Amino acid sequence: MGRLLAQKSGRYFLDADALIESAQGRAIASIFNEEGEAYFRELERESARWMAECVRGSIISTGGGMPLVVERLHDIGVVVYLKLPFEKILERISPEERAKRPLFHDLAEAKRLFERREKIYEAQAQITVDADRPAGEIVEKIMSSDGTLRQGHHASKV
Ligand SMILES: Nc1ncnc2c1ncn2[C@@H]1O[C@H](COP(=O)(O)OP(=O)(O)OP(=O)(O)O)[C@@H](O)[C@H]1O
Ligand SMILES: O=C(O)C1=C[C@@H](O)[C@@H](O)[C@H](O)C1
Repeated sequence: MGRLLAQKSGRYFLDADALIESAQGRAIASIFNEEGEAYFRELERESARWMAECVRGSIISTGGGMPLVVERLHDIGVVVYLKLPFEKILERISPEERAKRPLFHDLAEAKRLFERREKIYEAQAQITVDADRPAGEIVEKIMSSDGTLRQGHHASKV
């Protein structure tokens, strides 16, 4: 969704998980296995500080835990919550994809985690979009909720 929104709004797209992986030279699953979750969360906080200071005019997708570990996500930019019930999320993720997500191995535990997080996602977001609809519609909703996205911002400093 972030990539599509970036294309439609003429911006660059950044994936916070991919930033951490490239800085570390290893996959998130390896960071969790080799260093533990607390270490990964510190890397997330560090990447958030960098993004707040240095990234402008871009679309960023955060990891699912970032809204919990970064107190004011809005310091980075406008926060969009793509809202979907747990069961629908599950339908969209293949077993191979789940295997890459350390906190998605145990389904019951993942559901509990999701239920605890939902309130925080709502509280951190400036825009909440029902994501149970086609991708094009989601992007339209986001763009009509944030007028600045229509302007196009490659390499902009605002
Ligand atoms: N609006 C949609 N309708 C149907 N399927 C969708 C929609 N949006 C995404 N999907 C599908 O859901 C799956 C997961 O999507 P995606 O990888 O974009 O999730 P994500 O939020 O980026 O996950 P993460 O940030 O945790 O990696 C993909 O197979 C994708 O094609
Ligand atoms: O929801 C989470 O806590 C996570 C989501 C992924 O995007 C990764 O950031 C990592 O697997 C942790």
